[in-house]
Amino acid sequence: PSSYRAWLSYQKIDKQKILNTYQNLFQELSVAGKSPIIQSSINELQIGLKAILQTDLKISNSFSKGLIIGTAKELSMKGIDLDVSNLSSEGFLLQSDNQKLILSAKSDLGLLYGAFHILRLIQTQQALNTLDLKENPKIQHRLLNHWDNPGTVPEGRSYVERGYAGDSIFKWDELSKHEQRYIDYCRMLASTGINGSVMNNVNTAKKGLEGWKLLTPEYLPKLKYLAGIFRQYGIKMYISVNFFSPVIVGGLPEANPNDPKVQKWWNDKANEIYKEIPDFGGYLVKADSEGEPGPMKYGLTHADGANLLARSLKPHGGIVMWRAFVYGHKKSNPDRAAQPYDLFKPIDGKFDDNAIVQIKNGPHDFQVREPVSTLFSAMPKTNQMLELQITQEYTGHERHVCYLVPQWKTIFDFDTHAKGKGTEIKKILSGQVYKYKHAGIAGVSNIGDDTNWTGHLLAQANFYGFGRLSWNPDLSTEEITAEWIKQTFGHNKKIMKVVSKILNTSWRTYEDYTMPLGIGFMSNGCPDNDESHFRPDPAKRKKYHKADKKGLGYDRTKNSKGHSHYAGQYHKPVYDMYKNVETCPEELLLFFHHLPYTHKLKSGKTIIQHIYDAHNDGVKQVENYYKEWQSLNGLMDAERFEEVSLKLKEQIKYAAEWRDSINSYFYKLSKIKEINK
Ligand SMILES: CO[C@H]1[C@H](O)[C@@H](O)[C@H](O)O[C@@H]1C(=O)O
Repeated sequence: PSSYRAWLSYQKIDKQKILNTYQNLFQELSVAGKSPIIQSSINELQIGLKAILQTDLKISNSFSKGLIIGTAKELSMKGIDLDVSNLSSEGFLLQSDNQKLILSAKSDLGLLYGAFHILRLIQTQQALNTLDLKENPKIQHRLLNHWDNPGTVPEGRSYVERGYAGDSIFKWDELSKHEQRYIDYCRMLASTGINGSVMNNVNTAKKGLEGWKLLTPEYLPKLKYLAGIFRQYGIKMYISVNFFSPVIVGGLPEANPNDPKVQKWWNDKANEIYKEIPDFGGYLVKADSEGEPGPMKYGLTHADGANLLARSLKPHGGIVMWRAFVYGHKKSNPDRAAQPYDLFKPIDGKFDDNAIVQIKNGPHDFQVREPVSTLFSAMPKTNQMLELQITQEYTGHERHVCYLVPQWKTIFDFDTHAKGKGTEIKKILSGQVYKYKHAGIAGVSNIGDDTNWTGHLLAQANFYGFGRLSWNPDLSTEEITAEWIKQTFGHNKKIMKVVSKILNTSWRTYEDYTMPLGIGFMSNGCPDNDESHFRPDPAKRKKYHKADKKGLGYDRTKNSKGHSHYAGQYHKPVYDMYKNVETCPEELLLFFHHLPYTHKLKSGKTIIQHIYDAHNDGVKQVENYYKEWQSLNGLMDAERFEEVSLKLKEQIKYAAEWRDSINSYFYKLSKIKEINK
């Protein structure tokens, strides 16, 4: 079904004029060089062009017309000399005139990315006869992180933590049966530029989880099998490991990084893996966090822990990604938001050069709106990676439409002022600011074994958008949205208008009827199951929003003991901006300040009235989404139309529940009545 093919559905172009120009150009294909990745590129072009243009690409050897593909080295042997000096190892170039289109690169992988780019240009119906472009990915490591649990727990399922699109696609006991799905998975990743994937959940052992087993001999052949497919699409395989693996897998009495036997165990393990998977990427680790063990047990730091693993991977070219999602060390500060900085800043420069600290975008936990974590501008001597959440744990579980590309743009564009004005997160991640050996971006995957991959069809746009931004964080939301719609639904103007409006406003809408003004956590927590973080439960979240009879919000502006000094962790201009109520952006006001309900916002409304209005208007927006979606009936296949229609209908109900719960909660506390418009 088309929902499965997602943005790779390669729909036929029905405008004859456009079709003609493309058909002329794609009569034949000359390819220099041979490799599995080149083969994947040709396969993709053949599938795509056949479907879109209804022509078969004839393989030729002319190297003078039609589509011409090869690395610069190979093409120069065919007499085609190209300047590839500005290309990075994964970049590509496209040059064309009316007779030919040349795709070249320094590596085969660059050719694959270029092949997907050609298909994207055709699907968005751009002119191809005057191309002269060079593209390099701006970020080095571009990874998907799966929170998928290998094994069959609980209840015989290989479930995905915070996954809302079915169970894991990785069926470890019958991998080869699902080969086509893994190939399609790789195509989706490579088509947007993703070059790595962490196969399993960072929680590896709690409550019966079996992710730790990926390091046992039982799993090595399975990993090897999947790595063989990944390799054809330039995707490196990584796994999450448990810091206590020497004990739970290896049977040693301890996992102390200073014990030579422990180091030897990790070294041997790396040798064992690389013998089977020579291009294995490395490890991701959650340590001393939410029950996953770590080096603090031995009085050692996170750097000591990370370096133990980094040393074992180093001879093989592997990396370790060490998460900074660590909290609960209340001694430093009772405010959770402030804790990671206190723990990690002092060990800046202590990490080996093949270790990367992986930091969630905000100091809390993937809330609908958070300021950017202070750690990004605090560790100039430590490789860094940004972790985003594609799966909608706190943003509606793939049951609400909530397009996150606009949120991610605010993160990339955030100016830390770490080295003066213009030190945006995207520059730090692309290695332009500090001399990082490694830097990157990871997105917690939103895919599962549902036919449409992402549960909500429109959540495919989050998957797509993440990949595109990881390749180039300068792309605009509008560009990405338009690309996705055209490739997914075709070029119908009405579809274009309605879907882009829904997508581009949906984050703000969700924020309005759930947690506006940066208030954060308002959702239900325990019990920890598929439903948690989905519904409102403001009374249980007092320690975050601090609402009482008079006001609400968390004061994080005091740079003195006994208070949260979180805001003081930013560089001065940023600190000053957040510290003052007048200059603090209103969408983060209650994250940084505790204010009375009657405090006036720039609009002239009081905070309490703003909360009421935002919730009411947010629900109305969803009602509009539903109405507008109805106008698309008949313009796409019934399957996809109905699927989204149903989801939007349910969203109205859930949004109304949020509105009623939050508005009545604050009314009961404040006793201030809503003014009806
Ligand atoms: C994988 O565990 C997740 C957990 O499900 C999520 O609710 C929490 O907020 O974040 C954790 C983390 O990021 O480690």
